[in-house]
Amino acid sequence: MSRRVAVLGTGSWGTAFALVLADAGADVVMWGRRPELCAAISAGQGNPVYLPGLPLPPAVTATTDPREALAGADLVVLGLPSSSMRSVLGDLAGDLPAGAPLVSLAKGLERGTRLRMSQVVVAATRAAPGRVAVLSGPNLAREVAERQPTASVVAAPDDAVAEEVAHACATAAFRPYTHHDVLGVELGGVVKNVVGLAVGMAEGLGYGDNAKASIITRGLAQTSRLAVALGAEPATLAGLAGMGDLVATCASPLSRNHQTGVQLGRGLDVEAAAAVVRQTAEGVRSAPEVLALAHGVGVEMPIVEQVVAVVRGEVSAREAGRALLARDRKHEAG
Ligand SMILES: NC(=O)c1ccc[n+]([C@@H]2O[C@H](COP(=O)([O-])OP(=O)(O)OC[C@H]3O[C@@H](n4cnc5c(N)ncnc54)[C@H](O)[C@@H]3O)[C@@H](O)[C@H]2O)c1
Ligand SMILES: O=P(O)(O)OC[C@H](O)CO
Repeated sequence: MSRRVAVLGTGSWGTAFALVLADAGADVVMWGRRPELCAAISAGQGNPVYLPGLPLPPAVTATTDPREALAGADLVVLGLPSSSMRSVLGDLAGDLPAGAPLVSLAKGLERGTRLRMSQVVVAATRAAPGRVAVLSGPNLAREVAERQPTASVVAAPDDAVAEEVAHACATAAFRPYTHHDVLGVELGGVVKNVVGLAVGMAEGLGYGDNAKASIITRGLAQTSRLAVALGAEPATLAGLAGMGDLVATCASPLSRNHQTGVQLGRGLDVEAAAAVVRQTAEGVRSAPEVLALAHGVGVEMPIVEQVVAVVRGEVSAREAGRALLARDRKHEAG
């Protein structure tokens, strides 16, 4: 019998990942709020809002009734933005199928609490932490939905859960690795969005590849410092969920964080940039939370600091760039 998977959220990534799960042999029922979008998905028209022009396999259907999506699911995938994770799961906690692994796809921190999404999932559902997994890596939704070759990381405290989730999403085009360092994998995905904003700003200002490579490299060094100070393993940040995702986000025009940064670099404020991009760019909300986390453990993150200042409208992207260049010189490894 096929595995039954519920995917909460009918945005770009939930939809692309639903396609992967179906390609791996699952029957997938997505839950979304918009009736016309769910009807289009179930009628075999794909997701015309978030992934126009890309068909979905017939094994992917969608409903506006979350209980219908969750009933009998062997696996529950959370394709929601971080800002909605707690409220949605709080409402649905009693309807989650007992024992099914819960997999977060989100790359953000909760505002105020600074919790990672695996922690929010546990807090909102009271699920055993061993049942919660995260999936992260260089996974631009559109490329995944086009079945372009992609690798990813499934991290969970319980190796058997990580293996079960990886097995459920392994296809000829999608190659999931397993990991035990949940904190490192999640933080890599969170902070790369903020660095992606900075690289986008450099691009919007008309700066070249030297500037972008410098931000990527220093951004990774600062991300690793923070993650290790919080308990992650250094090697995790050199892997797919660290360097891999940073490179994809900073290089690709498909990244919404990158696109948002470009608009900020061109002089738009955050609201105007969001209106142009029109999809979740987690880095905008996460940046102040990442900075607060860093302050809490005494880690300097100058790139994140400047992104926060731009997002808050305190400095322009050009002034932020100047401030980074004007910092006291130092030893690279310091
Ligand atoms: N798009 C990608 O390429 C990609 C890849 C990897 C990870 N992610 C991460 O996945 C998460 C989701 O991103 P996305 O790209 O799918 O975002 P999106 O903006 O494309 O879609 C978000 C979806 O969540 C739904 N949603 C929001 N609040 C809701 C609520 N309260 N109740 C029900 N539904 C709600 C929206 O209606 C929409 O369908 C983010 O954390 C993002 O960083 C995205
Ligand atoms: O579009 P973004 O900026 O949310 O990035 C998408 C994925 O996280 C890339 O791995």
